[in-house]
Amino acid sequence: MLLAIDCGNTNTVFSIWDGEKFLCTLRTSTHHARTADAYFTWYSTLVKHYGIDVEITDVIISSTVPRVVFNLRVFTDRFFGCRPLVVGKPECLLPREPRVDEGTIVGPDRLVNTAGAFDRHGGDLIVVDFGTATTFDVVSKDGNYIGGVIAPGVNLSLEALHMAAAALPHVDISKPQKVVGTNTVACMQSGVFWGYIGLVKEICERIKAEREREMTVIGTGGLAPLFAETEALFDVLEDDLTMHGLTVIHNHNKEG
Ligand SMILES: Nc1ncnc2c1ncn2[C@@H]1O[C@H](COP(=O)(O)OP(=O)(O)O)[C@@H](O)[C@H]1O
Ligand SMILES: CC(C)(COP(=O)(O)O)[C@@H](O)C(=O)NCCC(=O)O
Ligand SMILES: [K+]
Repeated sequence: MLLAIDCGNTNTVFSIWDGEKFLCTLRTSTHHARTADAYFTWYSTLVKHYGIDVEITDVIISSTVPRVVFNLRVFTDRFFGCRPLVVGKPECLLPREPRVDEGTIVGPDRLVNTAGAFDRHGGDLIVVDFGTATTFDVVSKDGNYIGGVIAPGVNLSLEALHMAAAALPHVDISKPQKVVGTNTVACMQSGVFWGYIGLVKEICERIKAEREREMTVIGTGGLAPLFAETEALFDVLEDDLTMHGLTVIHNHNKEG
């Protein structure tokens, strides 16, 4: 049984894949100082809670935070007796190589999204992933990652306003009723919410114009549905794209 681990800058997600479906998805905040024993205590408590009794034989990790990989390797070795595949390391083969400037280290999450999206939808794609940062991953006709866009994340943008301006409070994102806010919180939500709608639309239009072709736009990440319910920003919404990509890369390495 495969344990797929997706470590973002904010959250770390574990999912167990039985070859056909994910049996469970567990989420914790990302901390580089979390030890192998702490991962196991958290993991074993939750799988027991969900009544899952499986033997993990394989582990694949994608981490945008390099420092957490060491403890995850120890966790995998100590408790499952296996060596994890780590996306971005030379020994982890990708279905298709990224085509970027020499020396560029592409975020593993973007490589994984590319593999997952190409497997499901074929080529000429834009994957918009709402994480700590909002990333646009451009996938060629043949399934290569060929570059993209990195924008400040939704929550990061709101947090930046709060951190930099003495009179601006901490605010959570939500859809404002109107564009013109009549209080501070409404003004901040309007700036980020409507600003983001514009940002996603404009960037996708410009990518399509630059590439001179139609492209399928896929929205993923926790906040994608909030934007999708207001405007038709995406052709497809997928909540498990990164996890799916991890299973695709794992299969590719098993077969290869
Ligand atoms: N369903 C949701 N509703 C509101 N905020 C969310 C939701 N899902 C994620 N977030 C927030 O979005 C930000 C990015 O989270 P996440 O997608 O886990 O990022 P990463 O993959 O970079 O760790 C975080 O601030 C998180 O709290
Ligand atoms: C852009 C990112 C910070 C996004 O990370 P996330 O929001 O998933 O935590 C990550 O993909 C990253 O560190 N990328 C390295 C630079 C690049 O992809 O070009
Ligand atoms: K992201």
